Amino acid sequence: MSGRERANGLDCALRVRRGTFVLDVTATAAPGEVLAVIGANGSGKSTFLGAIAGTHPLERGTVTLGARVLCSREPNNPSVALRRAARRVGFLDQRARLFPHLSARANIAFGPRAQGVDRRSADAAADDWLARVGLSGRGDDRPLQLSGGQQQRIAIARTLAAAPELLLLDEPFAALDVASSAELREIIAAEARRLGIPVVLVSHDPMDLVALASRVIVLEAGKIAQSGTVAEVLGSPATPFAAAFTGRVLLRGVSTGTGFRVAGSPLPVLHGEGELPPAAAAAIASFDPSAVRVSPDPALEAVTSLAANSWLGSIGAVSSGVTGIRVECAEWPGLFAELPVARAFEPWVTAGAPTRWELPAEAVRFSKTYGH
Ligand SMILES: Nc1ncnc2c1ncn2[C@@H]1O[C@H](COP(=O)(O)OP(=O)(O)OP(=O)(O)O)[C@@H](O)[C@H]1O
Repeated sequence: MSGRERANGLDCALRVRRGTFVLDVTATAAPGEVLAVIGANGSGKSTFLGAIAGTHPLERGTVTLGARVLCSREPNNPSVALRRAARRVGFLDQRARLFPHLSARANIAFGPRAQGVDRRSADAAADDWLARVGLSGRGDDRPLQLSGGQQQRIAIARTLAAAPELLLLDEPFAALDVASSAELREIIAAEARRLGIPVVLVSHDPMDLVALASRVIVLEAGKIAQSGTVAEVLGSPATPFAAAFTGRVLLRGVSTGTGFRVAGSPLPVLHGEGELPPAAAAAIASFDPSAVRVSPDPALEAVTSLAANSWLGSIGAVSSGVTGIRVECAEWPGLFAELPVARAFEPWVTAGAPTRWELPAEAVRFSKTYGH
């Protein structure tokens, strides 16, 4: 990395108009911080990224990166709109968009070469990037010889090799399987920290927020409907979208090496799939509450764990959920199931009822915590 000062935060207060749609957003992202942006389809997430990147002109407002003004349109002041290349903003969405006729190495070296770096240095730096994204030795491969996840790693390397001062990510993991998304999350978290650049991440996956981001803004019809730390927004969603978005159960606990444990829960170990850190490190488990099977168990005498991922407990509270009836487990705070609405009328679905809980391991996803 150059010795250039990188401690530059993003600061924007902007208004963008697209037809009758108006985006009105004020947001900041500190150096090394991942700011997540969530919202329903059409709420303005891509427009927000486009305004920062320079594809959508401002109607009003200013976007700065450290001391640099990327664009500004304020009354009584001269307007500024840096060319996209001059903004030094990296952008990545779910398609890798690699040059198909160039090798992986040449794809990564493309930005530095365009910035005037000589071929040998650019290729050497590209080989370093290949190592960083876990693809050492694949530099001569063409994109079509690589899997989707590998292509996306090359795309990350290519974006970061151009030394951006801000990284914009528009659902970069959406087209990838669980394992590849977890690997890419880890690469992005590590690089954002190492480079100390702000990152703005648009995502539809709560796991991205919990694993990567420290703060989140929720957009609704072009306006910020809620903002706060990830814990605040996921813990107390303020809009129907945020509630639906957080419809998955998210548990914070520790890895046991082969499973996951939450202090005070009836299960010594929860089994699942995904990326677990080494034993004793902080981890997250998430699952769809409708995957939890709850059934009446009149034999309940004490809270005991049964077979793997199965325990006896009692119903803590019953309320309306996102997709059905939400049933909380009294012995495991934060854990709830959602039953189909039709089951709400079964007599045992009531607070205090003795029940058997089963959570299929294939429904449980593990992740490390990265940024915080
Ligand atoms: N080409 C266009 N011309 C006019 N209006 C547009 C155009 N593209 C988008 N819009 C408007 O801008 C709004 C915001 O679109 P945007 O793509 O930013 O939303 P989004 O939150 O990124 O949605 P998605 O999750 O579907 O990608 C849309 O609701 C639409 O009304």
